Amino acid sequence: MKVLIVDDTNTDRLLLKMYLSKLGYEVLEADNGQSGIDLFMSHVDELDLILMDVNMPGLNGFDTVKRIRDIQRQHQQEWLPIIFLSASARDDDIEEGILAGGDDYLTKPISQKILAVKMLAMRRIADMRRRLVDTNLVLERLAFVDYLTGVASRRAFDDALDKQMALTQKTAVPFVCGVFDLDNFKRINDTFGHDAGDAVLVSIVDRVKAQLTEEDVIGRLGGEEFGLILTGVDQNDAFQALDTLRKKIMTGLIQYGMEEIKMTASVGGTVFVKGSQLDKVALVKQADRALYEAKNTGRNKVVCC
Ligand SMILES: Nc1nc2c(ncn2[C@@H]2O[C@H](COP(=O)(O)OP(=O)(O)OP(=O)(O)O)[C@@H](O)[C@H]2O)c(=O)[nH]1
Repeated sequence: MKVLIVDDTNTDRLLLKMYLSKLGYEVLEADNGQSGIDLFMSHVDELDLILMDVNMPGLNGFDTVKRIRDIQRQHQQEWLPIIFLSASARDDDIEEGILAGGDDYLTKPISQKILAVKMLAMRRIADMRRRLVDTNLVLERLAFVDYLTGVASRRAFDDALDKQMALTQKTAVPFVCGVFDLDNFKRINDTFGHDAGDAVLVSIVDRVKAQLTEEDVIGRLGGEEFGLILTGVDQNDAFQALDTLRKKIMTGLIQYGMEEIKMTASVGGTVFVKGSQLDKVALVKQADRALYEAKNTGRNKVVCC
């Protein structure tokens, strides 16, 4: 557990450091509010707690903490516990400290015993906070990555589309918004089982991914329908680019255990160019319309509009 002490009084700071080091904590020190903010910013990912003196020349403890909380809000950082240290702990001081963004108040001179138990309580908060950060990372991954195929989720694909549309409006580099849907996929599940269906989805995604550039995006829009962003492709090349992917999908059998499965896909696409008035929803709808035309006019084909 790493603790930042901000205190202008050398003896107080050194004493605190000695206590905390004895208890096994790593300590960073600042002797004024601004240095405290600087150290907070450069060590934000490692810090578990800040101990902040209230009475300091220049930026006092309350104002320092207000600035730290502002920075945390701006950068959407997780909560970091802060304890104020002061010789005066009147009700009004405590109120002001908590309103400034502090979590607790310790009176100077600090009792080693009280410090030890407060640190224990803060360690519990720090552990909880770390678990929260880890859980948020997992949730974020679940929200942005499709669990089966590992490609962008629908939400992440939508975000990528937003970014790509903005980039095209800025740079005039066009892109193709494509949608493909596997043909008669239900039959795969019905004939070989759901696991086989899953394996086919993974295998098809691998085939498509192998053809994409670093800037291109594939996302799972739902079931056996996928979205594509093919960057730098204009109206003249859109059909060809999508048809190459269609051919890759249908070429060769997919091995599942003893079974060999053939798969085809229908593909719809539309080109987004600088100046286009289409919003994201309308763009995907247009590609979807082309996809349904491909489905309704025989499947295993590309339709561009
Ligand atoms: N194995 C597996 N099947 C899925 C998954 N998501 C959706 N499906 C199945 O995909 C099938 C889609 O069936 P339909 O919508 O009738 O489409 P289709 O059979 O591909 O027919 P067309 O699209 O008209 O060519 C359904 O049986 C869904 O249960 C998945 O993650 N894994």
